[in-house]
Amino acid sequence: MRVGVASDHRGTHLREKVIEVLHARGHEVEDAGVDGSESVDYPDFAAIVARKVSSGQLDRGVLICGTGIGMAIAANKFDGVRAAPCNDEVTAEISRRHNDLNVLCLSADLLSPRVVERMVELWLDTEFEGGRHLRRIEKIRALEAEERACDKP
Ligand SMILES: O=C(CO)[C@H](O)[C@H](O)[C@H](O)COP(=O)(O)O
Repeated sequence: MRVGVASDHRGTHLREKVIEVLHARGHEVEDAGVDGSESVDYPDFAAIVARKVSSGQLDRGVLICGTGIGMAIAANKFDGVRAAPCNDEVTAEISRRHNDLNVLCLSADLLSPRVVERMVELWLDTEFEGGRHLRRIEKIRALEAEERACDKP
């Protein structure tokens, strides 16, 4: 898969770990930064990855900030992006099975690299179950389309 990865200043170290895990599993990684520890604004980095997931240039994204929350809020502004902060192996797995999560958001402040490694592996390997969950995702897509239509003059 083509996976985009980005973080703010709080997530630089964990992003390196995530990239290592992705490479080890043979995925193509597009690293959108940020490098270093100078304070930056997470929406700028969420947008780089989420825009490409939305357009299909990337299959998935991983975004890292202090909590994962800000990255998820920003990424979900893009059509077709389903982003959420996951905090453990269970949420990482269910986010795939039930929500077809295409952008995994992680907390650099709260998660250890060891747990993140396992979470990323589960999130990569777990298939979407479809069925009733697909019906719900289609409703989310319909909401996006309705909102787009409302925006038009
Ligand atoms: O968006 C966040 C909170 O949901 C992230 O944790 C950010 O990384 C955090 O807000 C950045 O805060 P800082 O004090 O500017 O480092």
